[in-house]
Amino acid sequence: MRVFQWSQLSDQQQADVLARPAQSQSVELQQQVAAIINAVASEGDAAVLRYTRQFDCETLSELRYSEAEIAAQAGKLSTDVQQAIDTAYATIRAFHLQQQPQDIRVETAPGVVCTQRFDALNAVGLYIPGGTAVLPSTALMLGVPAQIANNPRRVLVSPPDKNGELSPALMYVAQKCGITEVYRCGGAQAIAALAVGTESIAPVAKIFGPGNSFVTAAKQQVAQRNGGPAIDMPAGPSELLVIADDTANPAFVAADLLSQAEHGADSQVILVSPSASLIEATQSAIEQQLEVLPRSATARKALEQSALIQTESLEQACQISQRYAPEHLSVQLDDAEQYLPQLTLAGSIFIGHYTPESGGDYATGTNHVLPTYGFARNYSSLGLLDFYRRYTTQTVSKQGLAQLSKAIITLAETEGLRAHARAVSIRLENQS
Ligand SMILES: NC(=O)c1ccc[n+]([C@@H]2O[C@H](COP(=O)([O-])OP(=O)(O)OC[C@H]3O[C@@H](n4cnc5c(N)ncnc54)[C@H](O)[C@@H]3O)[C@@H](O)[C@H]2O)c1
Ligand SMILES: N[C@H](CO)Cc1c[nH]c[nH+]1
Ligand SMILES: [Zn+2]
Repeated sequence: MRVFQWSQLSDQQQADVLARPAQSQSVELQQQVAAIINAVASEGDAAVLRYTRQFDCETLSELRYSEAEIAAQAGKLSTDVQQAIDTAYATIRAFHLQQQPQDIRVETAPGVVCTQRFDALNAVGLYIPGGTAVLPSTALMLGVPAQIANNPRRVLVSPPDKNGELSPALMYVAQKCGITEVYRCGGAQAIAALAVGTESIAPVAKIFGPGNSFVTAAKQQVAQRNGGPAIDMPAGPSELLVIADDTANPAFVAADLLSQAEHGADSQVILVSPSASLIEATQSAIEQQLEVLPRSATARKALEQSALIQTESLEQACQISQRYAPEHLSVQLDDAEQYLPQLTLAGSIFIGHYTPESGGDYATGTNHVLPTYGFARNYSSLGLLDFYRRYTTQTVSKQGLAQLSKAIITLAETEGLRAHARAVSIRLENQS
């Protein structure tokens, strides 16, 4: 892994060190995804099946998973894994239950009452990645809030394995979260089906979930279509930035960096520390731990585009983190709390020596669907509110209108919109 002395780098070198691995925004990829979306829009299920046979399961004949098939798959799950899922479900549910939105009612002026109300989206599409690893934990992160929001249609899509099946763990989660429809399809074709609808998949209002570059590009393209669905956020390859000092345990830091590096060759992990000895010890701990890691080849590729950065101070380390805006930020300092006011730009923050990032991936209760690629600067981490839409009402009495009329009419005339002003004055003229 490359080691850098931050203060000795030029502006351009600093920017290069913090650059994400090339994001697949290539024209070719965008065109390929557009072609898949158009094919699904014009041919429906036939196109979804064709692409799913091409990429995932050559013999697939049916997209929908029936209730009986879901139950049969879920029934194959070992008790150990069931119990682990039950534990994670409980913590994620506990954290998301407290996020329930509250309607508000405010009398903004005498006789003028405004309310803000929340309405659960009527149909949500939950994309669960399945290309390089099957991720039932992501199904919990999307299924639990959808269940709490009580969205009437909760539609799960995921690429099937070579035999056309979805994993027992995924189907157990689907049952637990009361998923209402399950389809065996992934990639851009699944996103297109959720967006435009096919014979067997009715369109949804919003599409959630992380995925590879085909999935991310498809989400962005369908959201731009006329009448297209909303999407949650750009959630791409995993990232972790660790801030640590001499109080940190290098073996813990190395394990955390590797936990995100093993996700994919396009993952990125960064250690920022004022301590040269911690950086050196972490580097050798990474090498040691890689030797016994089954996914070491993938992790090694991710480490090639990752960095160990030595800073002059912890304050400088915090500034680098704010500039990078990581998906996950781990703060391994004895007095971590003291630095939190300076550390606001991250999808989720892991505080202290005993808070591994993988804890949040599975079972602390926070949501692991988080903005990557620096989008933590302007996007929020996923939460219960994302499963609702918000709208307002206002009720104005005759007296209330009389009191507000001068402001409304003057503003309407200032904007040259006479009909707006008239809609107020006509009511006051006819009053007596
Ligand atoms: N940010 C987060 O919150 C978060 C959470 C979990 C996972 N992730 C990320 O999600 C990603 C999952 O990616 P994945 O590939 O494992 O699964 P995936 O389900 O996103 O993609 C698999 C699908 O890609 C399509 N595909 C593959 N090759 C293609 C090609 N040449 N042309 C067209 N389509 C093709 C196929 O349809 C296949 O079904 C990883 O990068 C992982 O790090 C992010
Ligand atoms: N770290 C991933 C989000 O970037 C989520 C995940 C799922 N399983 C394990 N980890
Ligand atoms: Zn992870």
